[in-house]
Amino acid sequence: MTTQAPPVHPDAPALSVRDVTRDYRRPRPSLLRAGEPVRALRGVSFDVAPGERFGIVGESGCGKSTLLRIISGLDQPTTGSVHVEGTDLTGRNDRQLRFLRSRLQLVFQDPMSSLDPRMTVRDIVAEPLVAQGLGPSRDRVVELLEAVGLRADAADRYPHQFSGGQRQRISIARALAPRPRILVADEPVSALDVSVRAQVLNLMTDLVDELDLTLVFVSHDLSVVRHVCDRVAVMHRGEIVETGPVDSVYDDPQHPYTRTLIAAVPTLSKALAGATAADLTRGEAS
Ligand SMILES: Nc1ncnc2c1ncn2[C@@H]1O[C@H](COP(=O)(O)OP(=O)(O)OP(=O)(O)O)[C@@H](O)[C@H]1O
Repeated sequence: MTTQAPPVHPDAPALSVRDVTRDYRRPRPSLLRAGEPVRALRGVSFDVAPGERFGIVGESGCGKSTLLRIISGLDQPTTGSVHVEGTDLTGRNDRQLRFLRSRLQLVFQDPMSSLDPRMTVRDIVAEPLVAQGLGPSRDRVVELLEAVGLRADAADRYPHQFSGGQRQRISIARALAPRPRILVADEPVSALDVSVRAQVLNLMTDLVDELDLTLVFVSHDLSVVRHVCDRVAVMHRGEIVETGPVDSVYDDPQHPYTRTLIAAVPTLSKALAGATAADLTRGEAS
């Protein structure tokens, strides 16, 4: 069975988030008292154009994970709407959810916990294809492994037999398997050794360019976002306080919180500047 997607709206933004709020309730402190309400997202709105690389930055607890869960259809907003390529995902049905999964794929922070240790790399990479009823294709798996700088014989091995950087390459291969149009990366290099972060980032951005993908890139580290993205949204306490092209936000921040954030984050730029050209090629699959 193949997935029959609703028509893609050619002029629509790749992703459109409108006035999204998300309320939670903290756990009950006692049997007699209700948990405190928490507003994790407060009227979040932005558009991401097709082919754009859009960064979302903010400190821990600002609502980035909540926003990503909503964008990727794993959670529903309390109010507001999310459109992926013009299709409204709010109050979606199964058909729309299948459409979303075929168009938008996630790369998570920690490849060790997001890859099933009992599955071979072949089965991991083929999983989204099987989930869509497309069946595992040996050639497609090899093509994907090679695209992320791994050898074909990686397919018969298990995640624990790889380094952290290689495991993240496997995650990227899996995300690309169903030929998505939008890649959503949630802190994709934060769990990796500093020495391999640049390689994985460059691999990801090269593939985004080659495959003409839209990238939504979430990080607490502004220097990584500057390296990767065209435009950035700065989140603070559930709100977007500033949005703009990376250079203008970094060189001339308007919001006091953005200024504090820019002053506070450690820089990856030094690591990137110090990396040799060979380090930065995708062939160095460490
Ligand atoms: N399921 C939940 N129940 C109650 N409160 C929640 C829940 N999920 C998130 N929150 C609260 O919502 C706010 C935003 O959390 P969220 O995890 O989205 O932030 P974050 O920026 O992704 O942080 P981190 O980088 O640490 O994951 C926090 O105050 C958090 O405690």
